[in-house]
Amino acid sequence: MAEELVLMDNVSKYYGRVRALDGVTFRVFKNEIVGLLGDNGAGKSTLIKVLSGAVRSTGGTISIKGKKVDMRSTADAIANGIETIYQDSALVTQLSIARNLFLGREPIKGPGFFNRMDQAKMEEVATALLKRVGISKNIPVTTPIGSLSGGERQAVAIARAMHFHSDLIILDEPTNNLGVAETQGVLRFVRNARDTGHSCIFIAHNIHHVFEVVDRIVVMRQGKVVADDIDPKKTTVRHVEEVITGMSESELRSAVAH
Ligand SMILES: Nc1ncnc2c1ncn2[C@@H]1O[C@H](COP(=O)(O)OP(=O)(O)OP(=O)(O)O)[C@@H](O)[C@H]1O
Repeated sequence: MAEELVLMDNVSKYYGRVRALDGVTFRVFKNEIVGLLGDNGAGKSTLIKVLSGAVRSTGGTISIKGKKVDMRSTADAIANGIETIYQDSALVTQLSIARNLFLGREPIKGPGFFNRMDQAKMEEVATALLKRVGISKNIPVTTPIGSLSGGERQAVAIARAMHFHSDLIILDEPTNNLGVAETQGVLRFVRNARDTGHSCIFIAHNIHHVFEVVDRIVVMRQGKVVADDIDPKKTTVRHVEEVITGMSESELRSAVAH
């Protein structure tokens, strides 16, 4: 039996009178990529925000590696090995790749009165990390993030999570607005992260991208988990669309026709 990394148990969240999460139980095991799917407003972002400490739940519990954790802030989540990569990746575009990798956690050169960031060390580690995450081109780590493509920026963010030993990397729409080659790159980075011992939650509106990379699919509808053990190797995109919408194939076809 795989080791349980995250257990969100009976979690609910109200925004005023809107019930965004309704008794959700959600698990992530060690070394797996979970695809989180659902229509607009299904509750995916809210679930991820609760897990990453950005939003407080109204009820329920979160356990990490079997221990109950009170996620009061994103700092709590990071301290518990959870790193969230949002679409814009929270990278500073004018700073170099190396600086972005260490943002807020820079190695210091010392001892001495003038503690300075250890630039050489950052560049050395950054170069090794880019190789590890699978950026194939030879991009110098002194390059400003602003001149990288969207896919490469995702890679830098994933590399940062890997370096700081996050157990869980949450990727919210990482392939949004990316071209075909770039998307393939991001999917490769995600697989690399899994293969080096990290778990991932992958949220994407494009079901095909999810199918290509995840080990298990969880589907949410109207604040509830309606399926939590779909094996993409044993099902079809059409079936998952039916689960997401709650419509049969013929209903889906007539909805598209109208
Ligand atoms: N800050 C907020 N205040 C009030 N209601 C909110 C807030 N955030 C989300 N909601 C509501 O909670 C429900 C779940 O929204 P959520 O953003 O979690 O869904 P989602 O599955 O991530 O959707 P999408 O795919 O469109 O991002 C929706 O009804 C939404 O309108």
